[in-house]
Amino acid sequence: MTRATETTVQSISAAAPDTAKDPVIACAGITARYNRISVVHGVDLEVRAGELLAVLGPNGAGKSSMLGAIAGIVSGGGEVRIGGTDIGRMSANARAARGLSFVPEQRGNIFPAMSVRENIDVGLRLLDPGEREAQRDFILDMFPILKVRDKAHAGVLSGGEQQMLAIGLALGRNPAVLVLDEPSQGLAPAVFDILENAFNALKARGLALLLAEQNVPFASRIADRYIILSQGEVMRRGGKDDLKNPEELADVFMGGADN
Ligand SMILES: Nc1ncnc2c1ncn2[C@@H]1O[C@H](COP(=O)(O)OP(=O)(O)OP(=O)(O)O)[C@@H](O)[C@H]1O
Repeated sequence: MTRATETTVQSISAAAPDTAKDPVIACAGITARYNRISVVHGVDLEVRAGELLAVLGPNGAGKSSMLGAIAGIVSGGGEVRIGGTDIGRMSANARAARGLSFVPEQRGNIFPAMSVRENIDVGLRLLDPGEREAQRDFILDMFPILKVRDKAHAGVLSGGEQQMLAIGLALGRNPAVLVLDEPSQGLAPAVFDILENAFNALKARGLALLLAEQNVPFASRIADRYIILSQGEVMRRGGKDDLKNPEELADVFMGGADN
């Protein structure tokens, strides 16, 4: 990564949280496809600094594919603007260098044979050396268990610890936007509190958070706004008022509701 790019990432993520400002990430007409089969058909969304947008929807709705297309790991199209620049045709690495970090489903970004510390070092390696220790402290203050498990192989951690490490690794580059695919999947409810606190800390720092979630009650705790995907299209979008009633929201796309 060039020095200039590092500066861009830093200046975006250092912005004070102000949800009234322009979005940190603005996506328009996002599509995703596997070979010639199109599974996401033109989704618009935006997330401001200090805001969390949850992507809800049933199995197979296209949540993972859409996040993958935004991150550049699934084929697709559409605009992905970060800080005003369209990164939608860049490689996944170039998007990461522009401030977009992705935590895939099932913590797929961690290196199981490496220690916790080595994983975090991998995440930090592209950050300016002068900023690495402060970012490491930020990550370890958010997830103190990772300090305790410093020398353990990532592959032997519990699911919750692995999720914390996956987020810690993704934060290494001090991103402006964190995209997470079903972070609560398969985790014990006790870990939900830790994730909620972590997301609140990231929002307070001014990051924009975009995540897919199957667990609507958990999404309703952490999200400021939501979209519901169905068959690759947005079937509904809304905010805190709807999120106060997660059962009703889940009924919109589960159990055959005819919304
Ligand atoms: N690697 C792939 N190759 C071909 N088709 C795929 C692939 N991954 C997903 N699909 C298809 O794309 C569509 C959207 O799937 P996707 O996994 O994005 O949905 P999802 O909402 O994330 O569901 P889930 O919560 O079950 O992961 C589905 O029809 C799925 O079968």
